[in-house]
Amino acid sequence: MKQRGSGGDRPPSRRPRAGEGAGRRTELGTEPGAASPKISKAAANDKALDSIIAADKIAALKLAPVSRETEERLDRYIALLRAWQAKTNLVAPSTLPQLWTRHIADSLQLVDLAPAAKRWADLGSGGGFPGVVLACAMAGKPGASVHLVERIAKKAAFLREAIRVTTSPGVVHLAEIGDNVDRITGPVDCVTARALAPLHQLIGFAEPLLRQGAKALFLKGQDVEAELTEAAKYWNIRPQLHQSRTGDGWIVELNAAERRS
Ligand SMILES: C[S@@+](CC[C@H](N)C(=O)[O-])C[C@H]1O[C@@H](n2cnc3c(N)ncnc32)[C@H](O)[C@@H]1O
Repeated sequence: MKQRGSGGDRPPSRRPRAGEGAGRRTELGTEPGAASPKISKAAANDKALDSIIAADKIAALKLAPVSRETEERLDRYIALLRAWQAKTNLVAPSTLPQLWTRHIADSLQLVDLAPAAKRWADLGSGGGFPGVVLACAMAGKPGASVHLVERIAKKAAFLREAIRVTTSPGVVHLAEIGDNVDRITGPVDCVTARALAPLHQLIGFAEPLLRQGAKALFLKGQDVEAELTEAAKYWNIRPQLHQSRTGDGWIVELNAAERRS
């Protein structure tokens, strides 16, 4: 299993926030303390986004309530994600105002579908959904672990930093899923994926873990019926469908999958 060592990963510098940057143009003639119109506009935009995200957080935590400790971890994760997002595309920029409902609550809803699960594997974690969120939710549970598999080095570096700042039980694998998944050491209770691949491919990725007793929870969109029809051509499966709490999507639950001969 490939793992990169820690160290050397630095978050990209973020844009100035409200109040920052004032007077920075002094050398160029701006009065100390006076922000340039450009900086003021950026600061105002950041402040407006802060308010929208704060309101969205309240809505998200109604959909998927968490403990005070988990909320604090998630706050740290969101702050880090917003800092890195300026240089690395971790989520679609259009979804930034709905970071909490669209990404955090979407991820958290999986916990209720596998309440006893402590050992998770998230495939194609990208910016950390659902993997980092699950790791935050699992922190403090004895024996908990969340494996995050991601093949892009920059995203894996972000995931490692997110696990560090949230002090959550995540293990980041900079790897191809196909090379890595059957090398995850120790049993896995639940394997997850969101926005990674069509269902029939996801089942192929997850099958080694399903065979060892894991449950699969895949976050899918509205076209889930078509994906299930396609998957049934390759796999004997008995899927359970759960309607998403956070939008029009579905969660596909599988407890076994057998390749059709
Ligand atoms: C569209 S993003 C989704 C990220 C995240 N799960 C989410 O929902 O926000 C898919 C991620 O999976 C990663 N990925 C795709 N195929 C992969 C593979 N075969 N092995 C490892 N990572 C993969 C990509 O690099 C990308 O970061």
